[in-house]
Amino acid sequence: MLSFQATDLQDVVLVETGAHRDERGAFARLYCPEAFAAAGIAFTPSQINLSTNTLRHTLRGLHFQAAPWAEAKFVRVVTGAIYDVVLDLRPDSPSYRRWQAFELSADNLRGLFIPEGCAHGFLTLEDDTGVLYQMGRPYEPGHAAGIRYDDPAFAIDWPAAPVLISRADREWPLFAG
Ligand SMILES: Cc1cn([C@H]2C[C@H](O)[C@@H](COP(=O)(O)OP(=O)(O)O[C@H]3O[C@H](C)C(=O)[C@H](O)[C@H]3O)O2)c(=O)[nH]c1=O
Repeated sequence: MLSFQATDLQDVVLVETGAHRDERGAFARLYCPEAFAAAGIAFTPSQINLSTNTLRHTLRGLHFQAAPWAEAKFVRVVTGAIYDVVLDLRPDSPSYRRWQAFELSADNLRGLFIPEGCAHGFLTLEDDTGVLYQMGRPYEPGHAAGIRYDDPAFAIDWPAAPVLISRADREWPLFAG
């Protein structure tokens, strides 16, 4: 059911769900410890979150938790669609400072595994978009860090300007790494 595809970023993995589809709709497996272990990904969800977004072109992120509160996360869209961006902030990674974008949607049911040390953000592509997160560690308030979506250090190419973005996400300091 789950198939794993490497990306341009080290250890960031696209997960095709291989949903069973018929005239009623689809049935998809959203996580499987055996499949992750067989793919060499040490990841056990400890918290599951849902982000609902009313408007198209809502932007959330980019967020990460600095060590020792770094989080791995397995992200997928359950309604609507997003332009999902992962940015590698691991100085020892061959893809350090590189970003890559992925279209995740309720239609493709594609999942994205994001290891610790990467920043994550998305721009919704449809109204009423729901994003499901399976988190590798419990939330630690007060340790959120962020990268500004328009930081010139990374020149992330978004498909549209955000119509809705939190003040916190607008005001992250520019990257000084
Ligand atoms: C992340 C998180 C937040 N919260 C609380 C804290 C706030 O009171 C409220 C909203 O938090 P925030 O505005 O940080 O939500 P997002 O902007 O959607 O943050 C997420 O968006 C980007 C794209 C991500 O990849 C992260 O998983 C996550 O940081 O939920 C929790 O209780 N648990 C959590 O794990």
